[in-house]
Amino acid sequence: MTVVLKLGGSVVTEKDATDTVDGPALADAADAIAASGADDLVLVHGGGSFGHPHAAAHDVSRTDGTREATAVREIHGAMRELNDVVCDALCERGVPAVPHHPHSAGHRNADGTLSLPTDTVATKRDEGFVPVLHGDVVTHADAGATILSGDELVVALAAGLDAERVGVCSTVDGVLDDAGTVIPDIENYADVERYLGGSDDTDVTGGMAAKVRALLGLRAPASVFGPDALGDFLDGGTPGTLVR
Ligand SMILES: Nc1ncnc2c1ncn2[C@@H]1O[C@H](COP(=O)(O)OP(=O)(O)OP(=O)(O)O)[C@@H](O)[C@H]1O
Ligand SMILES: C=C(C)CCOP(=O)(O)O
Repeated sequence: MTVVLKLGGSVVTEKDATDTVDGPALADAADAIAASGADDLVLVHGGGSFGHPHAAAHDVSRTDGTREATAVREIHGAMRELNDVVCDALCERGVPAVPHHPHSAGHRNADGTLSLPTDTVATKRDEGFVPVLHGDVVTHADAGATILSGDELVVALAAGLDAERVGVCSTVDGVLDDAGTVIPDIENYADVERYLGGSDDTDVTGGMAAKVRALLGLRAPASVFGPDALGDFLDGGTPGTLVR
């Protein structure tokens, strides 16, 4: 049973300090993943203070591209650095984490649709590895290179690997209404659109609104929850908000 799990960049980094890992939060997340003993896990992590400030500095978003190789290398390089730290934290705890870099694996077509073959990811999973992908900068036909969010990756992986369950761990306990209460279920974007905003920090990919919109397109149910609920999710629970 394949589980696709995204660790938000806002969880594993200090999102208001450029290129800074949140060591204790990453350690807690890696502990929870190691303790779960989950098989068939495919991980994704977001950009946090590694991806977003570099993307913003070069005015690159999911739709605005760059043709500057230095910009592409800077954004991708920051994400590789974060990916190394995440894989290290997992491997130190016995989780067989290996990198899978979307910049080299996928691209966008001219209309912005993502093309990301998942057979290599599936083979890594089938051979007992835990592939760790990340938000990245990818080549975009007629636009140079644009940002690919971890949330888009979650959707592509869940569909391509026919995942049974999807989890998105962010810093919030779920999708919140205007009273700050976790909305237990979302089935329709229009029902919750008025509550959804971007991110509190530099974020070129759209915060919670883009997350919910992307997850609603999935066959598998997706849970949005906070770091304290990671163990519960990995044990089969549905903490936070269930998007389906
Ligand atoms: N209705 C809402 N409920 C919960 N969070 C919301 C809502 N509207 C906006 N947000 C914002 O969305 C943020 C979560 O999205 P964000 O993209 O920052 O998280 P992430 O995926 O963990 O990080 P990253 O994009 O770096 O991977 C929250 O921290 C909050 O600031
Ligand atoms: C900004 C970059 C490079 C990645 C964005 O991924 P996200 O944090 O999942 O939206």
